[in-house]
Amino acid sequence: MKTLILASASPRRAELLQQIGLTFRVQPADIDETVAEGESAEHYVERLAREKALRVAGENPDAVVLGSDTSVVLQGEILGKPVDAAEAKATLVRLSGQQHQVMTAVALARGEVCQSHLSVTNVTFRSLSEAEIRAYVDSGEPMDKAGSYGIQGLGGIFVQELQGSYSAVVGLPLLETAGLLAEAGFPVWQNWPSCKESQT
Ligand SMILES: Cc1cn([C@H]2C[C@H](O)[C@@H](COP(=O)(O)OP(=O)(O)OP(=O)(O)O)O2)c(=O)[nH]c1=O
Repeated sequence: MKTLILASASPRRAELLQQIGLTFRVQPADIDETVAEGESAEHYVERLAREKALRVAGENPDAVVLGSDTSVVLQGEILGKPVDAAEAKATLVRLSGQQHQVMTAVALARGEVCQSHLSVTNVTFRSLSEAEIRAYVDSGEPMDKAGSYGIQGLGGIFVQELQGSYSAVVGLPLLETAGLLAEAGFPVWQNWPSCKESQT
């Protein structure tokens, strides 16, 4: 396979790509993440994923570049990563007992050609007590995560129901990621070790 580059600083996305057997290089994309005037959450998330992939693809014309973005959306409002503990606490108070959407887009770019997919997952939180919100914020886990929680970590105990893709909530929809790679001529399974190899 051609060189695959993950245009992301997210350790979760790197772990998810490793999980499906891919080998890749990491080159985070430095882009402006400001929401445009009147922009919908769906448009914002997919635009950012595409901009991240295209930025790094522009610097690596021979590589296949994967970019992604995750936002938590509550009643249409985009909740990104918290700037401080107070914002994390306020976000968790708002998510308590509510359903929200986790929108994750994945984009695959080669040169100036880019294909993308938006995944929307409904997540419902049970009611959270003030004490557990405080303890969760004190753990530090919310700080680098959209919506101030990590479903794959301590925050997993807040989730009452999930409709959609678990991996997309963590940071990358694996089914669609593999689909985009296959469409681009790189079936993920081609990288899997055979039984013979893995036994040696
Ligand atoms: C909702 C949720 C988000 N997250 C994380 C995934 C992403 O790392 C982060 C969303 O922020 P992003 O801006 O999508 O990603 P990032 O800043 O970590 O990395 P980059 O922009 O370089 O790709 O939130 C979880 O780990 N678990 C969760 O349950």
